[in-house]
Amino acid sequence: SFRPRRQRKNDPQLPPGPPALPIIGNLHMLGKLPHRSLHQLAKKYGPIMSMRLGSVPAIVVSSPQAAELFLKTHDLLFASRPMLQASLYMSYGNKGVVFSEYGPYWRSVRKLCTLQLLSASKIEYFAPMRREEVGLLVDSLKKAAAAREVVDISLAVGDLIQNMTCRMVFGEAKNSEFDLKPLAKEALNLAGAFNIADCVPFLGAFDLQGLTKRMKSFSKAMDTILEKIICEHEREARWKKKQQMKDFVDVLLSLMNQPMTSNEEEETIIDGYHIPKNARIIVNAWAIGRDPNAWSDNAEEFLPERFADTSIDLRGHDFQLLPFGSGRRGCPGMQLGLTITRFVLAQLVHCFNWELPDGVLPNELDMSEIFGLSMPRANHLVAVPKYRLRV
Ligand code: HEM
Repeated sequence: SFRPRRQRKNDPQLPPGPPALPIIGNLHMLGKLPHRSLHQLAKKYGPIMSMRLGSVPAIVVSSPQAAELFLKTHDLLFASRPMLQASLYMSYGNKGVVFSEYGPYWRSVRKLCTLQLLSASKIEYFAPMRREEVGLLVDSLKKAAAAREVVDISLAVGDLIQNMTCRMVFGEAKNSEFDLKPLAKEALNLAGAFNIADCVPFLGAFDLQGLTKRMKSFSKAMDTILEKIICEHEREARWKKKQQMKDFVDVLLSLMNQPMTSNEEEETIIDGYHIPKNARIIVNAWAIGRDPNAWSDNAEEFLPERFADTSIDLRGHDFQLLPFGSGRRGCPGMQLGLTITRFVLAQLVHCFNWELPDGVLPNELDMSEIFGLSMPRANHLVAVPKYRLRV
């Protein structure tokens, strides 16, 4: 029979969710800060909520228990990534570890990253470089402290991370021939932008937001720079052959001649709900970090010691605290990220006392965020350092 199968009374239903409009589905409900809007909606419809983003079915996960079901119990079914325009245009057609779909290609790139680039020994290898870069920042902050200057901490730490990253990846913080800073910023903006073409594909051809044009020109500029970096490394490698491998590009070039291999998601039932094939799973870590059952009703308070005396840690085993995600697609750079974050933060608070400028009180500090890949502060953090070690 060509008739579609009728839904029977006892068939699992979609999770509850807000009614969707034709064509746009629930897109109009996301607003400028989707993590907040989805959090509000989840309070009404529950921790496993179904929506439609344009023509794409989406499941929004908003509690630690629900996150565990998707990221651990059924991790394998949801280990893929959606085909987004950003990954198509900016990552050589969905290549690389971040954007590629789950399968043999992703497995081999991921293995390469964890074993060759982000291993404990590689992290250790770059320790002197990190000390040098943080030392430079501390020196410049000491000067600012002596002159009682207000420091833009967001900018200073952003520059520091960028310098460290460039030195790890291609061996130098700056190159006279190109400037990666504006390109890195554009990449973050584009990858974090909400692209309507990913939800309503037929609109893609019109490029209503101008994102496709920007992605293509980003990709072209980046490709030219990468080509330069690779050529320089190949040239140097020829006469420095016996030297130990240094940066990420050296390591990757040395692996070039090794063979690289290039899951079907299935319909499934989770917590009694029918989860459609190819549904986009949105784990709303922001909402999970405000779940009153796990965080009590003071979730909005800054309490760094909140989980200090518990067994809860941030590595992805405890689903109330998920800064690095969890499961197969969890962050492979976690150890490096933690090493850098702890080192930089420790140095900033060990060497300096910090005061807010112009008599601003801590509880008046503007903590608003903008939506994007890493949800940065809307306004930079500025403060006045006072050197505290010389007494
Ligand atoms: C404090 C710093 C960091 C935080 C909070 C962080 C957080 C995250 C999160 C939440 C994910 C997504 C996990 C998921 O989809 O379930 C992720 C993925 C990823 N992160 Fe990080 N990360 C950090 C640092 C790093 C560093 C330093 C690197 C590498 C140099 C890195 C490389 C990656 C990669 C390659 C992925 C994609 C993995 C995949 O799809 O298989 N991250 N990260």
